[in-house]
Amino acid sequence: MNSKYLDLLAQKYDCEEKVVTEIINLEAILNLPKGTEHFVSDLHGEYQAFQHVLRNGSGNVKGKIEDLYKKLLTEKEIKEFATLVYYPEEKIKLIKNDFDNERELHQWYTVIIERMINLVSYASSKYTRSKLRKALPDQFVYIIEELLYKTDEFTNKEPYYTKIVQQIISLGQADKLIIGLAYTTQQLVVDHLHVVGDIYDRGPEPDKIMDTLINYHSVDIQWGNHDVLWLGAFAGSKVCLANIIRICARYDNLDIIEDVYGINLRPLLNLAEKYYDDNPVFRPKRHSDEKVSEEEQLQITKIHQAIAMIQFKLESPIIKRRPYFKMSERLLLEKIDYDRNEITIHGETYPLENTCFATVNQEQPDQLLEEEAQVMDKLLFSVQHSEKLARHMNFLMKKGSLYLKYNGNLLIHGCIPLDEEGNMEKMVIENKTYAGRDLLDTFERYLRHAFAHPEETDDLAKDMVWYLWSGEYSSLFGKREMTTFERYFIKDKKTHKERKNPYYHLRENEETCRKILTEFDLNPDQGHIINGHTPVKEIEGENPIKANGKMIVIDGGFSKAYQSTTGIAGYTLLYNSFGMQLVAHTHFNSKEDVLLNGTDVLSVKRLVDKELERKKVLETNVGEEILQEVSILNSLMEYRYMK
Ligand SMILES: O=P(O)(O)OC[C@H]1O[C@](O)(COP(=O)(O)O)[C@@H](O)[C@@H]1O
Ligand SMILES: [Mn+2]
Repeated sequence: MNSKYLDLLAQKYDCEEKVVTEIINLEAILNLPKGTEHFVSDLHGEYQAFQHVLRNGSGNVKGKIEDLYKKLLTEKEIKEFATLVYYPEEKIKLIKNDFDNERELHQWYTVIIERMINLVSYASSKYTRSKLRKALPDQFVYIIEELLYKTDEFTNKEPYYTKIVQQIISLGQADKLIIGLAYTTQQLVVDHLHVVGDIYDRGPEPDKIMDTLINYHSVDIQWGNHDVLWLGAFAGSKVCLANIIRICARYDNLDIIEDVYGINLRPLLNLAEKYYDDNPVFRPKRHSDEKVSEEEQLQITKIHQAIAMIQFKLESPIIKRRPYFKMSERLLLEKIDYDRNEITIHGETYPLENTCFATVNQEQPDQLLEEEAQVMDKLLFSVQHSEKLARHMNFLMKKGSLYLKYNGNLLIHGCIPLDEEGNMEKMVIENKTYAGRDLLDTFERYLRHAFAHPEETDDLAKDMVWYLWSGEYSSLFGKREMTTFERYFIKDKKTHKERKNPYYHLRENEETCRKILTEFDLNPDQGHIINGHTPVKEIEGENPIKANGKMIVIDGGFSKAYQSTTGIAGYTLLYNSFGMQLVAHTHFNSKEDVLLNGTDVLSVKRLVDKELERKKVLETNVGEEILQEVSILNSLMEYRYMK
């Protein structure tokens, strides 16, 4: 090991004892049980439902409460206690309303603080004290530690503990302590969170999800196609930008663009008012509980058309300048017979309906009007100068990747593009051929390049981000073509179908999954592929566990818009030292419902894999890092202290 590095390290470990302590500490951690990983995907802006899953740790919180109190408390009391841990602030308020006098309230505090302390103690039993300390509420660390480590509770210290609790209550600190302990519990039951893609689009509050993730103790993200669309927009791709605005208009979420991210939509609205009118297929999908005035709906309908037409125009030059994207079938504006109002796609002619081609020049259909070009320039400027969006996008880049190898598993949002025979599909980019892992690494390089160069709008990297959204061999899209145009303007549903990559039927097959794991240098006997992106249609009997347990599909089904097709809200996955558990969620009503009725959205757990022996940190990614650290510290011992 280079002596320069060791000299630097010696500044931190400036005496023998410090090195020894750290080595002992790290070696001890290696022998602790592996921390719990929590996998979620396809959050799609559904902040409330996501919050609930985070707060209950996909059932882990209740599981711990049941372990401790199943024999001592009624089912109703367990539910109440669990709700208190999920939503402490609100639940305390509700409970307080039930008490007639101070004495009753104090009694309740005493009981609950003890239960909370027990719960934290139990939930932290597989962690070091130092890790627990980091999870404790700052202002109560000392007090909680006193309560947690009461070693001789049956002898002379008992009055001391009772006194501490009574003092907390009489000094009016009980609420704060309970709230702090509740969040500590939430943090302890999940050691690390994986978000397997699609935070953005369709739902109303992706920004709040991002803020939650930014503040979360340990998280990684595998980008979804929708996330990449937002990254692309921020990085300077106008076609990605048109897409995110179109989707926001479609789902009546333009306030995300305008109010949350502070992007001025006025120029787009002016253009929309000038060229467009009402149009049934561009009416926004309404959130069931919200009232939108007729006037506002009409405005959104116009914006929706304006931005959709800009999007279609912007696609065309990219398709032309990148022949190896093989998307010429998507040059739809050129395939329209404007006089007959028909289009010919894949050799078949269809009538067009609900068209809105007022800005289309038939001679050069992909040409933006001067006004449209200006609107896009202004929008892009505004997007790239939104501080909040910058914060969110930077975080998405920092914590994100196209795929992740973690503890022997492969995490990926969409797919590994395959041909019908199950071979890695090849794609040629600038005369070089890529496939499998190499293709994904190449995609990721382009995306990172695109993000690093926000001043470029039309270079290959930027076009590649759009390809990731909608290209045939994109590992995020995984379908032959995106039929957005057809769904707006053609009635015949057969044109709406998006044919999936063979991956989606081949992934049922164990051999295919083993091959993919091997392609990524993972052990096919031990590893799993953890996949998001496609809702599991439980209604039609689809099983989320495929290929003899090698493939686990965990579309969280958070997106309300898709719940009727799945019959269930979706799945999340837990992987602790005992193995993997798939958790099925029924749909989430509201926080209020949980608070008042204790309704929890969880149901059956299916065992995916049961470890024969409890898995230790030593056998994990973190363990590998620790081993490396130990080896470096051993070198330091030898170099500095001759031991
Ligand atoms: O239901 P919508 O909003 O029209 O979106 C449909 C589009 O969304 C996609 O399914 C992509 O979104 P997902 O990643 O959530 O599947 C496209 O394939 C499809 O064209
Ligand atoms: Mn997706």
